[in-house]
Amino acid sequence: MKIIYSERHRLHHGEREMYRGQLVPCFEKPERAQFVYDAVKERKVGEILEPKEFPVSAIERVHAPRYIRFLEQAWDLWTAQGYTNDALPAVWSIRGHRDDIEPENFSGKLGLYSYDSGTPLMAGTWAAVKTGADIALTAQELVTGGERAAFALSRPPGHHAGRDFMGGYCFVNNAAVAAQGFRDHGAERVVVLDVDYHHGNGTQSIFYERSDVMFLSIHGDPRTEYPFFLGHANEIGNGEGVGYNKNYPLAAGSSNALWFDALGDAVRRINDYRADALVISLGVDTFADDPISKFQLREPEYRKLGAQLAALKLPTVFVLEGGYAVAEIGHNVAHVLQGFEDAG
Ligand SMILES: NCCCNCCCCCC(O)(O)C(F)(F)F
Ligand SMILES: [Zn+2]
Repeated sequence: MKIIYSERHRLHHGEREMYRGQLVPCFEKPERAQFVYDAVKERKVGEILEPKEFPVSAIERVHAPRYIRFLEQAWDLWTAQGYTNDALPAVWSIRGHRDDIEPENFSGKLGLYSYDSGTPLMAGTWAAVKTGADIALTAQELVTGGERAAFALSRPPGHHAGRDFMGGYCFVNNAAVAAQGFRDHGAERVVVLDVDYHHGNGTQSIFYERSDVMFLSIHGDPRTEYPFFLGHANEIGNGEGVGYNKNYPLAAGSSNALWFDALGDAVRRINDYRADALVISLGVDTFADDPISKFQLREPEYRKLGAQLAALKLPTVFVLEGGYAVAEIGHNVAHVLQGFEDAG
């Protein structure tokens, strides 16, 4: 399958994130994409292409223009006050506060458009993020054009980013941008299946009221696992979207058997939905040796995942999300993609 990649991801290299009351080095770092690139190249998974450039309006199909304007201008606003370090939020709008008025104060803006202090914004963040969305749209365009599948090797990740907020290392929701791209280019029904260890709260919230994009996610139970505040099994969609959202929260430490029971149910629902296209939020922090996550998947499971996704026989875009066992992340991603290709 074709792989879309750009060195411009390196423009985003946050220094530190707030973790258990201390500023620690960022887990989401450029080496992650480098290791994935090296592994898919070494294993000859497919041709590696640069992304095409798309208008920012393609991002605004799923993100609020006022949020995107903020992302574009944030670094200049921050440095205009004399700061040179990464920007991290420290005050947020929450229950009972208003969010219809954007504060003039930068810290207020940053808090309005974020939900955690793990997502540093720096000089090259917007450029890297825009390229990440271009990578996802290039993959979608290739698949719409007839490729069976494509892999968007993008960073930073996206599935925690909602219509108008960043968080969980995410700024623009690459998977949601790709899903909407499919919808805007002939697909009537699109599925986003999120197999990252963490619930795709951003993706869920973007499509929650819609029946044309079905969202399913297998993840660590939010009662104990990040992002904590969304991802429960009783979240089934709203309005038009009722029945088109499906969460499979699994207890930290769950067995691979449980994980694949959930995948089996998700596959059944996807088949019943008669989708025209499939977007996979491919996080490999489900890896047994991942430093911040608690599932047990290893190579055999990743190959099996790829094969089961291939059996859906849908035009498919894989979008890179999480995975923090940096040395193994590339191999784990390659195992999914090769499992998919070998089952073709
Ligand atoms: N005590 C809990 C700290 C958790 N820190 C944030 C974890 C973010 C996970 C990000 C991800 O892996 O879901 C993504 F795919 F977006 F990269
Ligand atoms: Zn994750």
